[in-house]
Amino acid sequence: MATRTDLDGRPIKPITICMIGAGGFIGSHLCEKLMSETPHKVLALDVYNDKIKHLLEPDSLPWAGRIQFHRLNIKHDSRLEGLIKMADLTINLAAICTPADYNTRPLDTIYSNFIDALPVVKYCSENNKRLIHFSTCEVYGKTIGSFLPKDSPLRQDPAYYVLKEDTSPCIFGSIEKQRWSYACAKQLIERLIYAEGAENGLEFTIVRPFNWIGPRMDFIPGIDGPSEGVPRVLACFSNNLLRHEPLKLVDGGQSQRTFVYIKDAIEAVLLMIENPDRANGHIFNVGNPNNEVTVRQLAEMMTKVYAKVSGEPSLDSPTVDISSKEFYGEGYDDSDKRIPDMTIINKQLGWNPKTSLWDLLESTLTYQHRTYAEAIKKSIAKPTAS
Ligand SMILES: NC(=O)c1ccc[n+]([C@@H]2O[C@H](COP(=O)([O-])OP(=O)(O)OC[C@H]3O[C@@H](n4cnc5c(N)ncnc54)[C@H](O)[C@@H]3O)[C@@H](O)[C@H]2O)c1
Ligand SMILES: O=c1ccn([C@@H]2O[C@H](COP(=O)(O)OP(=O)(O)O[C@H]3OC[C@](O)(CO)[C@H]3O)[C@@H](O)[C@H]2O)c(=O)[nH]1
Repeated sequence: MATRTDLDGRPIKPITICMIGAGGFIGSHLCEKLMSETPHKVLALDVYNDKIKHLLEPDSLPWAGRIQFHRLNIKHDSRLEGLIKMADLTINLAAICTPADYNTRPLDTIYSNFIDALPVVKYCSENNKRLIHFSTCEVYGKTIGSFLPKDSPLRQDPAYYVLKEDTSPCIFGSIEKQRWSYACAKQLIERLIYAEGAENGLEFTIVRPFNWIGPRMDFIPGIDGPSEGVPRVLACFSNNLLRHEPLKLVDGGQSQRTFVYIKDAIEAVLLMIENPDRANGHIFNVGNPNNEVTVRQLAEMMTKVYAKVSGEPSLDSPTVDISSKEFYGEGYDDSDKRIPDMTIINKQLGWNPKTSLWDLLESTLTYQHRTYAEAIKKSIAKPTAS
């Protein structure tokens, strides 16, 4: 492997990374990138490893010896501090991060996103280890513009909706809207990390992902996840398409999101890993402001793309409306619009996303079809036990 250089032309020394939550969607892509393109070592910590099995076995893989899986739950495992001490950098991805859980399992959500992250921050701070912590775009909550009258021309002014790391406020709903349990826990852990940096010199970077999507995201209910489980929108819509069911639009699908391809986003994380002088002390939005759609538009695009990649015609009525109360239960609320400001990540790391929404949906839905279509056919054909 040729010597890698950082953004300032200096050679990059191989490091050891303690990656917590390495077995999840983002972790699996980050491990893949680190193994195939860098000399770094990864201590991969998670309760599951299904999504990184292809990197762990067989022993003959070119990166064998550079990735080591440790099955552990950070809630209660005394090995955690030792593993953080063995590494130069800790990346914390572990979290409950599916909106269906925020209002139905608020305690688990708050514990997972705040309490369980505390020892990670403490061990990094006490042992002078660098930390990259995964937060979320949800810390912005709702836009300022969403509180303006519907016909106000100010709603078109970016000052009222573009989300900036250093100036936008965090606007959540009332306490009974338990949807915000996740955003609030993430906000508090961000504040704690920031304070550790200010008072105790912790070297940290905070990442705020804006709807990263791609292969291996979440699960398909009844195939590789619980039949009653509700994953994030990409997997919900993929599941509907694979089963030839209409896609469910929560409250009419009017909310807006920007989606970024996981492979683009991982490039940004690698720049953070390999350019500590430029990344330390910063909070970065990582998203694609050019890929904005309403959820209804996303459903329409996914329907078209799935018909193309599967060769199967779409339904005459491809979508159906459903209330958020019926879909998510009591206490759900939503972010209206999420456009990331890219100034800081551009200035510090020169990163820009590349992949259009059409292209990323095509590669992702090709993967979904190839991975799940047969299994779904079989599960539908199988008579259910009476
Ligand atoms: N995917 C996105 O677009 C997105 C957007 C905003 C924020 N994030 C944040 O990025 C991080 C990773 O997200 P993801 O999409 O990969 O989610 P994911 O659910 O696929 O991955 C999280 C991983 O953490 C593991 N984990 C959870 N609790 C654990 C514990 N106590 N001990 C050990 N492992 C544990 C899970 O098993 C899972 O493999 C999360 O912190 C999430 O809040 C992701
Ligand atoms: O079948 C469905 C599922 C969802 N929706 C609506 O789609 C919007 C997006 O939903 P989702 O991707 O599940 O999650 P959010 O974007 O709301 O939240 C995530 O953002 C980042 C992260 O922190 C981690 O990924 C997480 O909290 C939403 O409006 C749903 O109501 C639908 O219409 N139909």
